[in-house]
Amino acid sequence: MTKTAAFIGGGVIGGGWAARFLLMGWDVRLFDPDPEAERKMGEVLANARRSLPGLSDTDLPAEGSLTLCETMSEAVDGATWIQESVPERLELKQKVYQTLQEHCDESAIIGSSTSGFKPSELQSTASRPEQIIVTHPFNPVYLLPLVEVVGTGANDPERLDRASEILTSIGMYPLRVRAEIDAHIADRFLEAVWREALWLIKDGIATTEEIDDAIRYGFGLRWAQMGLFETYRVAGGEAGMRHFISQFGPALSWPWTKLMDVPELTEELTDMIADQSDAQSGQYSIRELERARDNNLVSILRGLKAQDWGAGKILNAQDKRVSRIAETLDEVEDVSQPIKTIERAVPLDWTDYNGHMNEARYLQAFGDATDRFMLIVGCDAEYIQNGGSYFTVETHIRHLDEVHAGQTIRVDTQCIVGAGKKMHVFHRMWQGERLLATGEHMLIHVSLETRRPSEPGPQVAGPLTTVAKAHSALPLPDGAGSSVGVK
Ligand SMILES: NC(=O)C1=CN([C@@H]2O[C@H](COP(=O)(O)OP(=O)(O)OC[C@H]3O[C@@H](n4cnc5c(N)ncnc54)[C@H](O)[C@@H]3O)[C@@H](O)[C@H]2O)C=CC1
Ligand SMILES: C[N+](C)(C)CC(=O)CC(=O)[O-]
Repeated sequence: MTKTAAFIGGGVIGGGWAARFLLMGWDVRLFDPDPEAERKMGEVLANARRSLPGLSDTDLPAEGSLTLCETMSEAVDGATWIQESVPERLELKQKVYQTLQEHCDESAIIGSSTSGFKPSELQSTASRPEQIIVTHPFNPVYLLPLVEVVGTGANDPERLDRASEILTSIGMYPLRVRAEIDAHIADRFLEAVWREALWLIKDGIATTEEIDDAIRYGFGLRWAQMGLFETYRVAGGEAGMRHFISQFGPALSWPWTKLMDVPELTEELTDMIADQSDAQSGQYSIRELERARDNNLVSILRGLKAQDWGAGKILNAQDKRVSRIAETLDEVEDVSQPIKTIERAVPLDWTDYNGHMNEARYLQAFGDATDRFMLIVGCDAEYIQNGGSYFTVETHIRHLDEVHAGQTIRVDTQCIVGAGKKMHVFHRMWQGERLLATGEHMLIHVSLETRRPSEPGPQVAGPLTTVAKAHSALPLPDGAGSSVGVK
């Protein structure tokens, strides 16, 4: 069943939310009185389309529909999820809830993107306070999984649970904040860092660029994967956290920090910061910076996925939830036909200076397809743990057409030989009906103990023979057995 979400305010954050819901298969309605709203939404969506689908190692649901609405009532009518992302002004947000609650379903969840207001402040003038919660995301919403979920005693816990379930289903990580406070958890932290950075600039100690370098070349990289406390635990050496606190704790009361005071944001200070920022990054447009940021985030997140760590673990769990590719022979719809072993979007980090998928990634995709084929015939993690596996001994790839970041590729796999130690497979890679590449691979079953060829166990030999027999009725694929040469 198609689900509908409404977005009130489609700026930096509302646009990012709308893009994420849309790419996760929801029908999206957007209300924003800005005459430029459609253009801005289109640009955010273009960025999201090139970066988000490729984060997943499996195909996402079909994209939902996007409707730009003339009125708030049209947007929220029948919506299950309503996300408010209007500017950070309490009276404006309260007025928006009053209007939208006249038109929305009582069961709908109304989430606010507010960075700083407490949910009780948002609820205080509402006709149904129990509907309103804080769902505070991070920019870019279509890539970063964190969303802080904050409620009050007025909210039924069931509504907060439902909100968390919906956010999880669109690949986010709902962090339930135990009690409402101004600026929730993450922004309390970010504001402290920001205040200290403003002092460093005002006092002429560092420029905007030097501050950014201090973060991105050092501790920012650590934070992205271990946060603060796990990082400091490691920094305490073998004696861990207790040692870290006793060694570095006293420094907190040394006169290092100005965290309690805020420098006055005078014209002069604002000009100084804006000028330094122009000198640092003025050669790029905001959209160029967004694309650089997205490229970097995708690379970092995919690195974390490979380690199944931090945000990468969240993404892997999401892939498992949404994957529609068979894992066992029983799940294969029709064994008499080549078996679908990959369906995914091309990630940003698979493309190269020619603006298309790099040749090495064709092998990666075919390698992933072979791994999935092995899983389907029973060569799973447990089988490998017990010492049996396959090694690839020969590969022939034909690159027939190009494909770009964000486009969906599909690989189907035909088993040419599956007998004894031999597994000879032929992969075809498609984009829709367009054949992009073929990969022919010979694999030999091995004992991981001796590292020598060995006969597969019955739990693999049985399913492999079934597939090989079923596929023996298929014609030999065009290009199979060919070698590199002039036509
Ligand atoms: N920009 C950021 O880094 C983050 C912002 N937030 C929060 O998200 C909310 C929105 O912030 P941004 O997207 O940055 O602001 P923005 O200025 O980019 O977007 C706000 C949008 O709301 C629209 N708008 C104004 N009045 C409206 C109304 N009555 N009905 C519908 N739309 C209306 C504006 O036309 C504009 O497009 C704020 O509460 C902010 O605290 C949360 C996380 C990060
Ligand atoms: C600057 N900000 C307070 C609006 C930032 C956030 O709320 C979260 C983010 O994306 O950094």
